Amino acid sequence: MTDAPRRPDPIPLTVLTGFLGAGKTTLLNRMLRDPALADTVVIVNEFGEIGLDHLLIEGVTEDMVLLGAGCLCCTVRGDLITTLEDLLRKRDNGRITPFRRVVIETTGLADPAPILHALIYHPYLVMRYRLQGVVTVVDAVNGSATLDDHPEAMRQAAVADRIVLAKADLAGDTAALRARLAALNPSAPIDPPDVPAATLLGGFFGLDGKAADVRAWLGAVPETDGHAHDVNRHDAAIRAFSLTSDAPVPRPAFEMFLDLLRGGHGPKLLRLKGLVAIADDPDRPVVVHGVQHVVHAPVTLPAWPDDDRTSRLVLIVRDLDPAFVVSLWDAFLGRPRIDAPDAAALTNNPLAIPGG
Ligand SMILES: Nc1nc2c(ncn2[C@@H]2O[C@H](COP(=O)(O)OP(=O)(O)OP(=O)(O)O)[C@@H](O)[C@H]2O)c(=O)[nH]1
Repeated sequence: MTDAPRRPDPIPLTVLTGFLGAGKTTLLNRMLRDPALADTVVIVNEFGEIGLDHLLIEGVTEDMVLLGAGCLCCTVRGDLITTLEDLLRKRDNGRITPFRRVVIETTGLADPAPILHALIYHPYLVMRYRLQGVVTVVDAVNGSATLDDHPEAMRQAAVADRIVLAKADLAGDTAALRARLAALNPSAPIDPPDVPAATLLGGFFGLDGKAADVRAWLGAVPETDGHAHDVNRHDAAIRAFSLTSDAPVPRPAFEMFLDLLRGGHGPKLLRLKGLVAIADDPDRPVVVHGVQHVVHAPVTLPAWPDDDRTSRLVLIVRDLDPAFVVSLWDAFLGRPRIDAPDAAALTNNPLAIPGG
């Protein structure tokens, strides 16, 4: 009897986003000089536009070349999915260096959500690549005005796992912008552009075996009581909050909660991340993350990262009342509330769900 061929380990993939001119290419060029990024494929996603970005990445003279540091670089003029599949085929056939990491640099005007959806949804890509996280570059000089004027810049900051504040050397005091970014997305650390590549692209949620990263990835977002907190008035529509549970969560209740949230309010759910104890296997928590109506299949960790066994979900929403989400969570956890329907009432008649 022969052993079934072992499925190769998924290749970590990072999405690098940020508004036009924020400093993405500069950051990437600097990171590519770091030995930690050897054997990285960089995909510059220009969505069919004729762009110049690929010419600006040092050493790139054609669509696909081998860089000095062992990095491959290519420009996507067509379909990102086709490119990712094509890279795998070439890697499997030994036609290119067996790259160990992929970075996708998006165009400055991109809403990163569709890219993340493609990476989360595609049945083959999801087996071979693992979305490690989203890095968003924010320009310290223009960042505030850009957030005011461009909703896509706001979305880029809201979905980030880490934010890089570029051009702080030109900007003077960045405290107000930092506070604004922290209010939009409290769980994303804000790094300077000279942050080590390994920190920036490291295991965001322990899927590379570093389980201790999970708590850092979730970050410190205050638990919500459903009441409004003081946020910048421009950004009031975007809210970050967390839900917790000390008791393990029954699997059907958890799945139904996620289904109702993304089915009824997906477009308002900018980002969801969580570490949750499931009642039928409480020693092995699951990690979930999602963007809008797409929630990545939960990944089971071999153990808890530390002694804290509190289940925790972090949500960043737009135009959705956190109090509604809290009442849904409470209903599925069986926490009685006089002013809200219980789980049975919600699942018997999901169309009747209020909110938003
Ligand atoms: N002083 C300073 N300049 C920077 C910094 N980061 C980027 N720049 C400059 O800002 C300009 C735009 O940087 P890019 O890296 O091309 O920005 P980008 O986000 O890739 O731009 P697009 O691809 O056009 O969206 C360039 O002139 C960079 O040299 C920084 O931290 N400090």
